[in-house]
Amino acid sequence: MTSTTDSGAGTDAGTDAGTDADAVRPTLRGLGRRWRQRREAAAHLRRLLPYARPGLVALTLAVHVVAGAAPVAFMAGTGFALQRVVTGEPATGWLAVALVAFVVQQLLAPVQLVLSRKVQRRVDAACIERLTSFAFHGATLAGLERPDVADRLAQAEEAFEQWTLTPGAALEGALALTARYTQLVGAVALLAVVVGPGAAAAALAVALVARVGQTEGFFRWGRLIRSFGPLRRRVTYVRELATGTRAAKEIRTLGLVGWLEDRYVAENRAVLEPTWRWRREVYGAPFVVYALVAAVGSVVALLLVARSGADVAAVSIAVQAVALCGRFGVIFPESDVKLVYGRSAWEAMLELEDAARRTGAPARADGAVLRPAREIALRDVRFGYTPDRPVLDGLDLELRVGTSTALVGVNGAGKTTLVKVLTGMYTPGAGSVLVDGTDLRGLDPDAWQRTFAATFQDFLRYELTLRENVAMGAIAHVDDDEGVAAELRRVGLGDWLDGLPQGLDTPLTRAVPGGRDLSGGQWQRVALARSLFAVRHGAGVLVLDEPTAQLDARGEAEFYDTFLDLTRGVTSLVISHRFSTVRRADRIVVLDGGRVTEAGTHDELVALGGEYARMFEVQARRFTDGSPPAGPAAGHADDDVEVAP
Ligand SMILES: Nc1ncnc2c1ncn2[C@@H]1O[C@H](COP(=O)(O)OP(=O)(O)OP(=O)(O)O)[C@@H](O)[C@H]1O
Repeated sequence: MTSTTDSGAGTDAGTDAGTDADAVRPTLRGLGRRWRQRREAAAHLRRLLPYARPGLVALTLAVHVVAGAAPVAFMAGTGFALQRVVTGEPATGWLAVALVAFVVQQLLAPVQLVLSRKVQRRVDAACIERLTSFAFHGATLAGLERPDVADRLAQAEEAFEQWTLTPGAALEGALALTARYTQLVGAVALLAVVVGPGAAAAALAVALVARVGQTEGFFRWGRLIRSFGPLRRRVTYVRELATGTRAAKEIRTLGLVGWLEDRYVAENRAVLEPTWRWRREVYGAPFVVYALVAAVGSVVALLLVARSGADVAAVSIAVQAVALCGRFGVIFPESDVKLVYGRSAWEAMLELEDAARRTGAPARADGAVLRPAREIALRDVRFGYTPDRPVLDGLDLELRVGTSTALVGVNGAGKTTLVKVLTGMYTPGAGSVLVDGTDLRGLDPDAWQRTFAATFQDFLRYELTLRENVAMGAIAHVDDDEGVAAELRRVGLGDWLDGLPQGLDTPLTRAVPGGRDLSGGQWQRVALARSLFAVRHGAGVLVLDEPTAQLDARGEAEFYDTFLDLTRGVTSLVISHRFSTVRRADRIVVLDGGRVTEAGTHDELVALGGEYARMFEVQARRFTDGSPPAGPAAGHADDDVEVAP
């Protein structure tokens, strides 16, 4: 396989620098590397065999061998029968061989097809399960957020969407090569018998040289195409923006249609032009050269046949055998195309697993939840998405069990990042997260993540029923209709629920009859109800990241009127730019420069006269005189502080 490190595939594609340079211009040193890659590729394909199961693989191989031998037997049967007729000997035996070979050939063609499809289906079904299981259990959030991992995932998904280019197709294509090689061996053996070993060796050599040359060019082409993945996906993204309904409103309102059209043409050209160029260079030119090698080689072999003094029948066999060897001068559509593209998908899956594993895969757990008894503490935590840019830099924070903490800070201060570290989705580069004094590294990460009920800014809108949308917070309790309805009432959706003809069974999508789409604010309330439902069923810590960003002023006021009630006795962490939310928390912490710079109650922080007091004053002034703030605060353009205290 083309390994992550040495292929360059999957790096920034679309520029010469981003592609596999060795694939474009082969070097002598590269030959050894590509030989290794071929061996690795074969080893990776063998790993698919168990998915197809040994019995089916053995049967498919046997059928391919017989199907490959049948045309050779037909050639031999007809040729030797002709010889017998010419010499006046009985030809019945050879005619029978030809007849049986012909019938077998006709009968086996559909059997080959059926078995091949079966191999593909079995392998692909197993690979899809493997990919799904990996996405759910094998990958950490940190892994999935890495561009190289996301790219491999997209590539593997794309293959399964198109079905013809899957790992199953690659294995099926590889097995189908058996028929071709059986034919080659048979043809060479026939040549050796009817003409002599010289002609046989020449035909074999020509076939193998042409084969290696053709596949080399084609496989190099496959690697280049693969390195184009990210760029092709960007073209798809721009096309979907233009043709999809989701962005239609904004694109038309902003007058972006022309710009987007130009962008699509430019992005598409950036893919197509090098593709055409490299197709000519990497695949087209070798194709012509090796097709010529095969043609010239076949002519030479035929000349050897002509000079051998063989009789008419032997010449007839030899000509057919040479023609069969000559077919190795072109790409085999039933095998090579599937092998190149399908193998790419399989290798993307393997690389995906490998890359994500290096970020530390989460362990599978038994559904247990860790419940802190006293406090969760972050001690001198340092974390950055890249080593050179720390987002959290020596952060200390305690969350006392049963109390509410509000986190305040300007855009990009690292509030969401702190939640990711706190919930164990990311591991700090230095420092530690302590649960009642025990380092999180020694605890079950799955159980720890289940401790949290979280509503993130980009919460999910599941196209499922209202009941399922809420019960997702604790899916084992999906039958708790009373609990689901109670949480919907707590977030202010009681009257709306009562007015729904299908009640909790209402699908939250317009894509199905009777379904409803919700406003942004209604969706946010449903997401809040989901977190509250999780707390109702055992989650120990409630995290709300901008929980009211999409609520109208009344909705927000209602939410915060009941905030204390909603979170009473629950350990909660609320991130908000809105001080009406923040001031009600038991403790407020200000995040700045990657660390906590102020902590206390609202009154304490206002009295302190620091950053919190300044931000609070900005909001208060907006509320009282409606004018933009002046003075030093005006410099903080990122301070998204809008609602009055
Ligand atoms: N997945 C990621 N990969 C790389 N950088 C990231 C990622 N997520 C966030 N960042 C960067 O980390 C920094 C902190 O982002 P974070 O989302 O934690 O800020 P925040 O305080 O929650 O901001 P906001 O108030 O706008 O929601 C930002 O500079 C952001 O660009």
